[in-house]
Amino acid sequence: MSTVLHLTSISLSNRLQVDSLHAVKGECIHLLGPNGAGKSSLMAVIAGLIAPEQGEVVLCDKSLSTWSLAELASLRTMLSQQLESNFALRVGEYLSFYAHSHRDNLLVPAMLERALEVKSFLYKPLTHLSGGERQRVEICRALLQIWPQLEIGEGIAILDEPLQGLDIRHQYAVATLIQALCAKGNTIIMSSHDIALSANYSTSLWLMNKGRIVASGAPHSVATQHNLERVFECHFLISKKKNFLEIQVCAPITLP
Ligand SMILES: Nc1ncnc2c1ncn2[C@@H]1O[C@H](COP(=O)(O)OP(=O)(O)OP(=O)(O)O)[C@@H](O)[C@H]1O
Repeated sequence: MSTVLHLTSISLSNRLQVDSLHAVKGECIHLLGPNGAGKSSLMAVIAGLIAPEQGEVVLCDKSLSTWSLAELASLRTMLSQQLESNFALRVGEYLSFYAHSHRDNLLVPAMLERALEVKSFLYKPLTHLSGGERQRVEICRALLQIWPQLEIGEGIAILDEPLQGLDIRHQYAVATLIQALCAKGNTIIMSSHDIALSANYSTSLWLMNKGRIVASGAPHSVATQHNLERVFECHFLISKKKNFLEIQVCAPITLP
């Protein structure tokens, strides 16, 4: 398996301190950690949106600082946490800026439509969508940007809380879509606050706290009671049923 991403000695003042981290081709990485742990900061550094004060990010054997924006935009995509937008653009028009086919019936590839179900609102203005519908459009937009690469299994997607605001069926549909894209050879890093879903729909977990990676590797070795209790400061009950990890918070949280 080839390494597509390698981080060494990354530091960003008061936000990140990552000694060494790598992702291999086809890996489906879920990034976990409490609020403020540094997940968005790490993803912004990996995507090349923030330059670290120290250290180096190497993407496909080339230092990220030497990639042109155009090269980067065709290989890797980034979904940031949703920002308010008042553009009354139709969904179809918005997606067509990123799509590689401009015919309405081919705008959204079937694999994306099965999970995201955005076709029914292609003619609606973005401002008329619910929060979850808007999030599905944003995931679609991010994946369309590099769709030719994703189709041949050479894409890299960095998705900051893609499941945020989605109903339960769409959460699992998107997690399944991401798994399927990784099975084709694409490399995807996504952050999540659903520990149980992430433990079962990833090939690797990166667990962060206070700007550092606390544990990384196979989900069963990272999502342990010891690691989760240390990082999230609540009690967990973890059991394994067949190949499924069941993770629950098992005691009420006491407020100080
Ligand atoms: N633009 C910024 N400038 C300076 N500090 C920032 C900036 N954005 C975030 N931070 C700080 O960096 C730390 C990490 O924030 P980050 O957004 O990466 O956390 P996160 O793990 O993504 O959190 P959440 O789960 O709440 O989304 C926090 O202490 C935050 O206050």
